[in-house]
Amino acid sequence: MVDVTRDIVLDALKSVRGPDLEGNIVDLGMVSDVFISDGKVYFSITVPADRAKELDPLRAAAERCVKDVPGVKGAMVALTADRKAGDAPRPAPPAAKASAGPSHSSHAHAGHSHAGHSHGSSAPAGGARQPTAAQKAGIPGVGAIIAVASGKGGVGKSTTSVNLALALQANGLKVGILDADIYGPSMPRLLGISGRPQQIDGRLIRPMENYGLKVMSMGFLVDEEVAMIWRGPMIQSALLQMLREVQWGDLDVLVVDMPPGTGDAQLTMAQQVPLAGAVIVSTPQDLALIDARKGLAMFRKVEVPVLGIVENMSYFIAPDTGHRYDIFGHGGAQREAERIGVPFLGGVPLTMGIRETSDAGTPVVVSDPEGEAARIYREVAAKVWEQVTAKAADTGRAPPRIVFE
Ligand SMILES: Nc1ncnc2c1ncn2[C@@H]1O[C@H](COP(=O)(O)OP(=O)(O)OP(=O)(O)O)[C@@H](O)[C@H]1O
Repeated sequence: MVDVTRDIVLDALKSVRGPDLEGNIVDLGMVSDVFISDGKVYFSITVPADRAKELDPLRAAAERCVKDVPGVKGAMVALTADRKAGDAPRPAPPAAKASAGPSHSSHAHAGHSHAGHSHGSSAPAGGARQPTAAQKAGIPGVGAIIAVASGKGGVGKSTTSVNLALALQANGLKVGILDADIYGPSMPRLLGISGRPQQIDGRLIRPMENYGLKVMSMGFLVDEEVAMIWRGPMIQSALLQMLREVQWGDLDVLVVDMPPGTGDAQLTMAQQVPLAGAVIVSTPQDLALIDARKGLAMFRKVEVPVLGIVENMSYFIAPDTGHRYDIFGHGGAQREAERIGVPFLGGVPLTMGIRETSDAGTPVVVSDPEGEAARIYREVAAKVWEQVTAKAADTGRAPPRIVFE
């Protein structure tokens, strides 16, 4: 097997003509740094913002060209607008960009060829509205996509995502989970999955599977050190690829474990994917609640319905006596939810069981399905699904097929 190097990739890319068929994209300085990990090649191509949409074939040509290089197992190419190769990451906070809509010039990613249908990032300039969920390209076979988000890290978002996914499944739905936390993927550990997903027909990726859940995570594809140096457009491209180039099959619901915060990944999801809604995870502490509000505001700005708030580590259950202690000022999230008018989806206690089963790759909903924690997660899941069904009815989209007894 030939070892692929940056020089080999750049040499191959010299055969790709620039826009208007002048020169080649390498000599024109349009190609970013090239990252190679395990035979997969990642880079972006800088194009004028106003031509991003029109130049998608250039992106596709570059991707094909690299895929044909011997030893290359895959290529992921993103278009970046208005930036020179090798520039520092964009300084502007992505959260601020949400209000400007997807059309501002310095941020016009053309997305991915399979993102198709070119909604969102390529919207016309001049205050264009966000596409509504119904207008955005869905994922074939996937009924509803739910984002699980938090304003800050460490509040138990991933623990909540995985148990929520398993609880939705326990309630009778077909469920997948996408770990979009590119900088700190946790699904491989939480679900005890290792190894790499296989490609089918050289194009679609077959998701990994455990406990009946279809699972995709950046952690299966890319070393963490590589992901750490990715810039916005590459993250977006990777996310879109994980959504659209994975053979999810028939799913009632895809749960997306978002990275913490209100950055690029959230915006991509919200802008390009028809999210049925977002679940916000918060702890009772005031600070986390303030951050949760930021998350709420972001989803509202991009017109993604907020399905509700889950209060995690809501109270403590003593392992010896089973007594409950409201040591964290329990109830903060519920009050906050009521105040801002979003549904309260439930409180999950802080228990050793939840922590230990997460660490062991056997989430509590599957390892102790009769236990109190599993019951609480199933209740949360039922409320989430109620909201999804209600929101779908509100927006006139086809209601999900399955109804709880
Ligand atoms: N209800 C709970 N009871 C006990 N431990 C919990 C609970 N929820 C989460 N934890 C533990 O808290 C830690 C952080 O949880 P988790 O990784 O899910 O948070 P996160 O918000 O996704 O964090 P990050 O932002 O780092 O991805 C983990 O060790 C997890 O096992």
